Amino acid sequence: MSTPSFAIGIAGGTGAGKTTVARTVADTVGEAVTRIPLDNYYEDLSHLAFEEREEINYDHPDAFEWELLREQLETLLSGRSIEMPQYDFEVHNRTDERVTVEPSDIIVLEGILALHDEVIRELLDLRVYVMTDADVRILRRIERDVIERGRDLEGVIDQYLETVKPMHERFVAPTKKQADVIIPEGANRMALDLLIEKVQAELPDDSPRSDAPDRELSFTDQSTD
Ligand SMILES: Nc1ncnc2c1ncn2[C@@H]1O[C@H](COP(=O)(O)OP(=O)(O)O)[C@@H](O)[C@H]1O
Ligand SMILES: O=c1ccn([C@@H]2O[C@H](COP(=O)(O)O)[C@@H](O)[C@H]2O)c(=O)[nH]1
Repeated sequence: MSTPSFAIGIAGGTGAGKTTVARTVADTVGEAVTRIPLDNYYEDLSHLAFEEREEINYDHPDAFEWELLREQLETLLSGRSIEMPQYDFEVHNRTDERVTVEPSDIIVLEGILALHDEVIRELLDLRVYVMTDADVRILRRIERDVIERGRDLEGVIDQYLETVKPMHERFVAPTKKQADVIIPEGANRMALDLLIEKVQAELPDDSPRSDAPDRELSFTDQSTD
């Protein structure tokens, strides 16, 4: 790997398709791409009881440890490895585990507020906003949170109305203006092809390239993040 890396930020509402876009780019381009889920940088809430953690507003910028993210992104971009925290949505908390992430040619930061922080934005070379209608996003979120994140329907709806929707309107949607590229309707083939083309053009000549054929778009279990 040769530094500096090319850093991409992918923002958008919950259920918009950010992870799907980031994963498709990573799977197609290969090991030159490292994905950094913003969710891993939720504040460590180990000092709170589970019932207290259930009450936290996870869609407000204050829920994230921005300082750690800035520091780790800068470290990766300077060609050094990081120990990335891991997050468990079922218990609303960081796990004890840390994963070593080696620097790579392309770094993709993805999360609802990936374009929120000014310092982070400055570190990004390409800013993407994935835009999907709210009705589609909430339907996807209900399915995902019930199946993969251990929630019940009533809880998902309450959380959506109390915090997710108002915070989306206040903090997430306005970051669309910070984007260089807006991907409509989530992961769509043409937009993905263009993004992948751009990423491949940024790869240095000596970068490892995937010899896999272009990945089919698949919308399956996302729980392995
Ligand atoms: N373009 C799409 N068409 C259909 N389903 C999609 C599409 N993009 C994502 N999904 C599905 O919607 C759900 C949420 O997608 P995900 O990429 O995890 O969204 P986000 O990371 O923005 O929350 C997943 O189950 C995924 O498979
Ligand atoms: O403990 C938590 C942490 C986060 N959330 C919700 O997750 C989404 C962000 O994840 P996406 O994959 O982008 O949907 C955010 O809207 C939080 O409300 C949570 O429910 N519990």
